[in-house]
Amino acid sequence: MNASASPADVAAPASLWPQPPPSQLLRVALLQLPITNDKAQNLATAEAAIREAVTTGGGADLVILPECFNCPYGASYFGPYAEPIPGGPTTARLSALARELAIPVLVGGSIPERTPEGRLHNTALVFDRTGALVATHRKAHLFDVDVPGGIRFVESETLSPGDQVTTFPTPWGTAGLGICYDVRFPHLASIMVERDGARLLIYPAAFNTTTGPLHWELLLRSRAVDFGCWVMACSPSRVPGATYQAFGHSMIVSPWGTVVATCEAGPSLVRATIDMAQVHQARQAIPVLSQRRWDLYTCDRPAPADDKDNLARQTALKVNVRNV
Ligand SMILES: O=C(O)CCC(=O)C(=O)O
Repeated sequence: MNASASPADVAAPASLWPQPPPSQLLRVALLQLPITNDKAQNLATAEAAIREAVTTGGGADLVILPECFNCPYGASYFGPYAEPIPGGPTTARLSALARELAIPVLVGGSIPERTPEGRLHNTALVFDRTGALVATHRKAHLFDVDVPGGIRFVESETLSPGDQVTTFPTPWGTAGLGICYDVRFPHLASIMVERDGARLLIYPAAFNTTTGPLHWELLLRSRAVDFGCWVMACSPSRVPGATYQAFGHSMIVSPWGTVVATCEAGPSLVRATIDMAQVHQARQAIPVLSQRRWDLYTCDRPAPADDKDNLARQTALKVNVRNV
């Protein structure tokens, strides 16, 4: 299993998790928060919502924040809001909260990260009940799109892509972690599930009012059905007048592809108690994962000759997929 935090940064995770509860029931809370230009305000909003999620309404075992929850989503903000991970104030604050509230799994959405070399990444953070940072994921597929009459966004103008597939153990089984645009790439989910054994896929995300209505639910339900997984995606809420209009509609989807909890675009706490046994049931009933025809599938589509990085990435992916 890979978590992209370096071994020195991350506690040995498996020994920290308690045994899975026999019921396999998992209480999930998605915190769809309004993000402002004020980082301190964003952190305070997140802290209040985390406290509410775990201390009211029956509590929560898995709490998920949105993509870029401490920073407005926009290329011009990433640099000024970026912090080291670990070592920055957001990591410290989330770690302290996870420890104080003994949250089994806190997915601290994503934040802009500045590396010691000065690179910027869009990075998700995961903490356990002791406050240990047990995984990080640097967004692997950057959101570079140009939809005529819709949205143009070029994350790669400021951000560098991560180069890891990220999965981590939880008391309810292995989780896969991607960020927003990563959800469009089923090969990434395939490796999380078929190489690393993921049973739930988690995506802090911030779709927009162009692609959200078209593709948000479709993609989340597709990943759930493709891989017989629980899928959870947490968005910021829509803030009137903000430069980036988030789609909202944070969502929990079952391994059968049904939407078990969602909301509209405003600030929301989306909760569900989910049964991890449904993963096994769905995979037994519709066993696509064991009916793969790897003998038919190849990833030999050539990359453009001048794009050596892309070619190297595709080759690595091919090796991983074929080793399943
Ligand atoms: O894939 C999309 O349509 C939206 C992606 C996005 O907003 C993001 O990656 O932050």
